[in-house]
Amino acid sequence: MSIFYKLSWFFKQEKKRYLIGITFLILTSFVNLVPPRILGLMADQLNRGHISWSEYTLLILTIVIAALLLYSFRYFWRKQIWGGAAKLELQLRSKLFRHFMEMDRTFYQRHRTGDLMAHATNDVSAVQEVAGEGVLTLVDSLVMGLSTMVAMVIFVNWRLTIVALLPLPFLAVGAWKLGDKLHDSFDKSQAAFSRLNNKTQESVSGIKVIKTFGQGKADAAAFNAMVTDTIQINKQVFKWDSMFDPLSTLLIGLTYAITIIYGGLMVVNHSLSVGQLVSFIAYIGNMVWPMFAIGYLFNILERGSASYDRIEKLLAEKPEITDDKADPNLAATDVTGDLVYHINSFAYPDEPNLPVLHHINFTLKTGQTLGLVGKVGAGKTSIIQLLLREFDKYDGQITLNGLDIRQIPLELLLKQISYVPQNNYLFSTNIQNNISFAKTNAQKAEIISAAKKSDLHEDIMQMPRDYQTMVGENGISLSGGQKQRMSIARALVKESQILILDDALSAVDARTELAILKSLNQERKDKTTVIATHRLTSVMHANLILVLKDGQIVERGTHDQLLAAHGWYADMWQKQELEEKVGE
Ligand SMILES: Nc1ncnc2c1ncn2[C@@H]1O[C@H](COP(=O)(O)OP(=O)(O)OP(=O)(O)O)[C@@H](O)[C@H]1O
Repeated sequence: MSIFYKLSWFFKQEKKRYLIGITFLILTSFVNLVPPRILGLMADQLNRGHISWSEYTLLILTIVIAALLLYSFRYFWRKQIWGGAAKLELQLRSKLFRHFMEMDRTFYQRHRTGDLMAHATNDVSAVQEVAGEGVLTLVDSLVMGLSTMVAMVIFVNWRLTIVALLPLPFLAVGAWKLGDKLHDSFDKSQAAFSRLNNKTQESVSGIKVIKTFGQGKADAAAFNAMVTDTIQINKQVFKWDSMFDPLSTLLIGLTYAITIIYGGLMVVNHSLSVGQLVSFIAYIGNMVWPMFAIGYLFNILERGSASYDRIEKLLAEKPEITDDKADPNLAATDVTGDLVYHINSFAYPDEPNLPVLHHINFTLKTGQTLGLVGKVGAGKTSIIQLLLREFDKYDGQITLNGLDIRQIPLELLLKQISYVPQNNYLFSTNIQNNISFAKTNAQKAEIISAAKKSDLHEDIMQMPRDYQTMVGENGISLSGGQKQRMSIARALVKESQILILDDALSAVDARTELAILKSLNQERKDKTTVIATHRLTSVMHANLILVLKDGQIVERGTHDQLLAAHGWYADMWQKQELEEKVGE
């Protein structure tokens, strides 16, 4: 029952709706008492051997009116109570979605996507059931059960009531216990089904890799094994389900048998009329559902409560990156200016004793270009992630126009930056929408211009529906180079102060890369650009190039200065130049 207390905020908010719904539910239970009583009165008339047509018509009329009332009362309680449950579902779902949007990287490192999906679907449904089915079963089992019992005692006989209803509490216990098992196995079946879904999704998304590695047959075999496993788990659901039906038939049958034997004897002894026995048998029909309901109620409430706790726990998690220290009065113009790094050391939260950046100090004036180069794992992306405020805890500070970036509201900061990673995410919509993702009101001309600057326009015009061509899930229908260029076009449409290309042109050839960088140079003369790359030609025109090794700056300067220094950069330049010549 604690779940009703936990959800009291919602019931208070929807007080009127639930009051109306419960009132109609109670009225339905009372009207439900009428037909059995009428049937009994009719049977008594028939038993007397003569029928008074006026009385008979009145009885039929009463049944018709009761049926009409039941129809409208049911409509009203369903509308109110199911409507309430749907509203709760909507509120919880949007709350969770908003929360997912607010949370940062560390949250997504802690939780797997599949689990988050399960919270947003199964757990929300279980809580929704409390506000719908839970309220219905609680009111029904109490009001309908008790009122039917009272009617049995008043209109029929209290002894028969006690004796006949003896098996029904076992029905309640059976519904509770077996229902528990059924729910457990149902949960397992759901989990197996979602594993199957994940597998299907992963295989379809990774179809290129699967095919090129000749793993098609092996993958199909793995899928078949999962299907067999899922069927086994589902068999368990059917097992509990098929045990439940015979049990309820047995207990209900027993109740009817007792009624007919004991009630029949009472009719023979004239302590009960035939009509009363008929009414009683009809009342038993009214009692079966409330008994089931009590059993169900425990399951619904238990599951709902556990699910609600899980949702609350998730919602209670706070993002580590907050605007606590931020000045809400800052505007875009306040944060346009020089970018200065003074990082003494930075370690990722899951490896706090292993700093990955040491003594990163540099200044980048507005309009300048920074090149970050170095071996794999040298720390290029880590430097960029700090500017994007994916991590806030480090020794030192990064300033933009003299302001510590932690003082700048995150939304304002990110509006100033366009980040293009090596593998950007493309949505399964058309090219136009993907490019204008960060500026949904962008004009077609802006989109085309961004595509031209990214050397993508010609490719798009070759496609079946040019800018309206659908790109498939995560751009499956595009080549790696097309995806990267589309990400750059998306970043250009945003027109932000700082553009970051993090290995963002690795899948295009050197000539195309140079063409793109040249047009970026012209376009972004007064704006800051950061380029992290393995291909040194990409940064040769940068105002400052930092060579990183094990998280430290080991060389710094312009292209010419670094060549003159004869260090790693000069060596690498020669190697890459040679490779290019050999390639040609
Ligand atoms: N989320 C993380 N948690 C813990 N360590 C990480 C995390 N991301 C990166 N690292 C580690 O930090 C170091 C620097 O990685 P980083 O991605 O910054 O290198 P990089 O120079 O960008 O490499 P690449 O050229 O492959 O992109 C590496 O040792 C890497 O293993």
